[in-house]
Formats: sequence, C-alpha cells, structure tokens
Amino acid sequence: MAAPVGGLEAEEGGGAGRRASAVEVSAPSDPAAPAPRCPHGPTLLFVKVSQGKEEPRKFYACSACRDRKDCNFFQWEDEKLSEARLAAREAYNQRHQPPLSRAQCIERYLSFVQLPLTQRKFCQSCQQLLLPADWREHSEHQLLSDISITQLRKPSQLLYPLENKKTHAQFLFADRSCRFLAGLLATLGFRRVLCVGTPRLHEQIRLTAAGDRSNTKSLLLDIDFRYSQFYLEDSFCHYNMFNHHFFDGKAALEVCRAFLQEEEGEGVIMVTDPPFGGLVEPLAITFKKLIAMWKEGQSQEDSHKELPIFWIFPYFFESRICQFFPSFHMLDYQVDYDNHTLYKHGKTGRKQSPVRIFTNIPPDRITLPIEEGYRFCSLCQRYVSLENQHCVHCNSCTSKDGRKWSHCFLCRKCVKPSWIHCSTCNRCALPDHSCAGPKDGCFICGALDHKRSNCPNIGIAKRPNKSVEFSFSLEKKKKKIAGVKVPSSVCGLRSDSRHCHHCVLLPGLRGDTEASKACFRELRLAGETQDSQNQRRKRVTFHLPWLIRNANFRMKVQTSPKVMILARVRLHGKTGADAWWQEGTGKAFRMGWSKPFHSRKVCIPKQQRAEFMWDSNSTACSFSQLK
Ligand SMILES: C[S@@+](CC[C@H](N)C(=O)[O-])C[C@H]1O[C@@H](n2cnc3c(N)ncnc32)[C@H](O)[C@@H]1O
Ligand SMILES: [Zn+2]
Ligand SMILES: [Zn+2]
Ligand SMILES: [Zn+2]
Ligand SMILES: [Zn+2]
Ligand SMILES: [Zn+2]
Ligand SMILES: [Zn+2]
Repeated sequence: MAAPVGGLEAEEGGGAGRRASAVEVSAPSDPAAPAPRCPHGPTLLFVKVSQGKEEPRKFYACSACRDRKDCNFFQWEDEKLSEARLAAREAYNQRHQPPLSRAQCIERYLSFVQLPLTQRKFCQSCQQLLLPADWREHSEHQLLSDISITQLRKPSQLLYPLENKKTHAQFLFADRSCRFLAGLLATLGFRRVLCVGTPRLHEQIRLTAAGDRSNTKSLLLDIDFRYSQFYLEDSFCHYNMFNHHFFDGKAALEVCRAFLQEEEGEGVIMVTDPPFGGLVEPLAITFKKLIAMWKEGQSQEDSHKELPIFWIFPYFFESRICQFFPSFHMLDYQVDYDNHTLYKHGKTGRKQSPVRIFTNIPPDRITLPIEEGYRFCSLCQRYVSLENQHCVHCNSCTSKDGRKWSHCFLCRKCVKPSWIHCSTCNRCALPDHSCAGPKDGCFICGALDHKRSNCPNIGIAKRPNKSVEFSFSLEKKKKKIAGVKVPSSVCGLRSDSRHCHHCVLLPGLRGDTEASKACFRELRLAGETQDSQNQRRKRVTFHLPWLIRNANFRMKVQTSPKVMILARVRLHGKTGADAWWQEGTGKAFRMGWSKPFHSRKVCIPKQQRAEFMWDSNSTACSFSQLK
C-alpha cells in the first residue's frame, strides 16, 4: 500500500477539503457491495483529498491499523481480484487470527484458577497465562510466578500496555481518573457499563463490585486479544470499534446485545476511550450501531430516550464529535493517563491533559472533584475548571483548555489568552500569525479554533529546555549548501523563536536578530548538557514548518580525532492528534573517525519535530537543509 492511511490521524478533526492533502473515509460507489476483509474484519473505503478535491480512485484499507506495518491490506475500489487471490487472502486472514479460540481461552482460564498458587505462572515474554503443560516451552522466557487472584483481576497491570500509537494506543487511565470515572458511574446509578476500549475501567468496576457486592456489571469490548485470557464470555468480547466487528462472530455479538438490552435497556451506559489517532467518523458509525442495538430492546414509550455515553477524547475534537452527536457536550474534567508522559493532570504531569469526557448526560448531574481544582458555576449549572471563568458576554464558562480565556468584542466570543484581534484577518489569532497564511485551522490537529503554534499537541519542543542552551553564529563565508526556500508567510514558527524566514530553525535559539533576518542555511550549534550517566550529550530540537515536512537534512558533527560518535535522530510523533513523543523511532547511526567533519544525510518524513542528539566529545555540529 502506498502508505495512504499513514497520515489519517493528521487529517482528522479539520473536516474535508481544507488541507493540502488528507485521507478520508468515503461512501462506496455501490452501497450493496460488501467491503473486502482483512484480518481485522471489513475494511474501510478511503479517498485521498488534495487541495479540497477528491482523487478519483478510492481504496480499501484496514479499519483498525493506521500503519501498514500492522496490517498492509490495500485494494483499489474498482480492482477485480482473481479467485486464486481471493482464496489466498481468505487463508491469510485465517492465519492471522488469534492462536486460541475464545472457548479455549475460557477453558484455560478455568483450569488456571484451579491451580495452587505456586503453579500459577505468567509468561511476560509471551504475555500469556501458563498451564503446567506449557512450562517447558516457556522455560527460557521471563516468567512471573505465584499469580494471585488479585493479580488476575488486574490484567492491565500484568500485561504491558501496547503503546503502538497507530493501532492500539493503549494509554491506561491513571488511578485518579479511573477511580473518578468508576465513582461517577456508580453515583449516576448505572448498573451495567459497556466498556469499549477501556480495559482498566472495566477492571476497576469489577473490583469495586466484588468489594461492595453492588453487582454492577461490566462488559469489555477491545481489540487486544490478550484480555480474553482473563475473562469469561460474558465480560469480554474481542472487538474492533472502527468497523463494529466481533472477531468471534454471532455468539459474541449476542453477548453484547443481551448486555445492552437487559432490563429493557435500563441502567446501562457505554464508556469508550478510543485511540486518539482514530478517525471520528467510523467510530461514530460504530457507536450508532451499538445505540441501535440498545434501542431494539426498548419499549415503545421509551423510544425518545438516548443511550447514555461517555466518549473520552481530546477537547479539540469537540466540533467533530458534536457534528455526529449533537446532544453531546464536553465536561471540563481532565482525564489522566499512567503511561503517557504528556497527558497528565496539570498539577502532577508536565502538561495539562487535553483529554476530556463527551457525554449526553446533563452536566448538572455530574459532579467534578473540588479537591482537584473544579468548581460549580451556578450560572452554567455545571462544574468547570477553577481557571475557567464565567464570561458575562457569552453567558458561559468558555474555556476549553482549562486556562482563563478572554472575551473579544469584535469576534463576539471568548478566545485563548494568548490571542489578539487581527484586523486583517478579522478574527482573533496569535500575535505572530501570518495573515497571508492558510486560515483553515491548525495543521497538527485540524481544529479551527487554534493554529499549530498553539496546538496542545505540540508538546515538548516548545517548552524551554533549561539544561540546554545553544548559541549559534552565521557562517556566511562557508561553502553554502542549497536550502529550500520557505516563504515567510507559510512558516509556522513563532516570532519569539527568532527564526529565519527562509530556514527551518530551532525554537529557543538565542541569537543575533540580524542574522535571523538573513537567509542563512547553516547553523552552528554549541551547547551541552550532562545526562545521568555523566556522558556528554547534546541535543537540539527542530520544528518543521508544515510545508517542508518531508525534509532532508545534512547533519555534520565535528569530532576530535579518534572519537567515534553516536548520533541519533528522534522523531516526535507524526502530525495529528497524537503528536506524542515516539521513543521507539530514534534512528541511531555511527559517524566515523578523525575527519574534522562527518556528515550524514537524514530524512525527516512528515514529522513536525525532530530531535538530533549526539554523544561525543565533538566540538560542533551543524545542520543544513538539502533540496
Ligand atoms: C487510549 S486506550 C484506552 C484505555 C483506557 N484509558 C483504560 O485505561 O481503560 C485505547 C484502548 O482501545 C483499544 N483499541 C485500540 N484500537 C481498537 C479497535 N480498533 N477496536 C477496539 N479496541 C481498540 C486498545 O487496546 C486500548 O485498550
Ligand atoms: Zn487489518
Ligand atoms: Zn513464553
Ligand atoms: Zn459559567
Ligand atoms: Zn466571552
Ligand atoms: Zn477577535
Ligand atoms: Zn491576521
């Protein structure tokens, strides 16, 4: 596949046709034609939209995996496949199903709990509960022994989270958020919770129910098959929320249906926390199918009722979610994650989490914890963040991100504190925005209410790094390396980074303003910091203006003779809703000996930020952008 779906998340949130290029879900030309299937169930039909125009040829790709490494299904909509290829595909799909059936998992689980404690082992390497007959096969693996019933009830602590952003994005609730959610559901009187992609909440509800005998039930639907080892058939279904596919067929679908329709659908809520990189539209279609399933079980007089839902998602998807579910509104509560360094609560994390709860439950029924910085606004009749002040002009507590917003009389609405009204654009924007630049929202997440430089996803690079300080000097006389010209009007960097209008530059760099006005193509960096191992390590972070995201750089490091250096390029998340730190993608390469400058070509594909790091006794490092 020509990587068309790779950029999906980048394009979500902004809506159709505003970006240079986006991939969107599309309606099939023939609605009766069934979508071809990959191992993750029916695929989705996508279309590439460039400059607002749809490319004529649509294609099918995996609904669940946004990285072709995870599932490389690709088929043009109008492509005809031979019988032999169809049969091969079917065989491939079969081979890529989980090794054990649901029934086998349950049988194994029942045998496992019967074992004495000393015989209960878990293989961390294979992420599998072991029965004595399996021990030999796993003897060389990393094993955990004496697995208690308490541990079995907390599989999300036993299993390692699948953080692969493009498929599972398994970011688990921090204890604080998990307890808050479980408590809120209990306070609201729900007796059944359909947990769609919320394994830790599922676990918490079951633990609480076991403790207080409240009998609250929970059913987990998740694509992570590992969970099937820990639950009987009435509490887990292997499920794909992007195409409403039950991997175990009709029997599993019936489990879900019965769960939703119990007590004529009374007392049930759906809570979902999908991977943030996922497209809103297919999720909305799925949730509507679950709602329809719940409705079938309702009596006539209840037909006006809605299935209560908590959809946990970043706040900048508000307009997109409300487009599909107009009765939803966003709560101010900031949802925290354990294994997510960025999305943590303001007080403890490095950054305020942008993740919120969207719900159709009236906000006056939802109490947010005062001790965590929420207050009740009697005018809005809802709990809001302490900083979120009631605006008398808007007659509402208007902040979306937890900061105090200010009212603009010209725009007739409240705007972010850092914005000012621009008479050229006739709207509020960041002071250093480009009036000539694209006016259609943020290039990272696509939201219309902010630009990329103010995007909550931009994260790490913008924060000043106290331990590293760089200085640079312009080397005009040096042999010039051709640079790519970026017109200043499209350069997305803030003016306070003193960037050159024509180059990619480094936020936080301090330097000569004259120099930054000139078109310089080579930067010289000097600076260092110590890391924990007392190694010398230098690092610099690049912001790439949106236009030149596919950029080649030359990195040159000057080493003292006979010093081998290890350089590393780290890419910070792709564009899009989950521009998170991507630990795993650091590409390390060695650079040779003794020559005064060693150079390497580095390609930064589509990322918005990249970090260059080098360990060495090197005296200087320079970067230049190549054509
Ligand atoms: C952002 S995490 C949410 C976990 C939640 N915060 C918790 O702690 O319970 C996303 C969850 O959705 C699941 N998931 C990812 N893709 C899915 C898909 N296509 N269908 C169903 N579940 C999926 C992941 O396995 C993961 O459990
Ligand atoms: Zn697939
Ligand atoms: Zn093993
Ligand atoms: Zn208010
Ligand atoms: Zn206002
Ligand atoms: Zn304004
Ligand atoms: Zn302007």
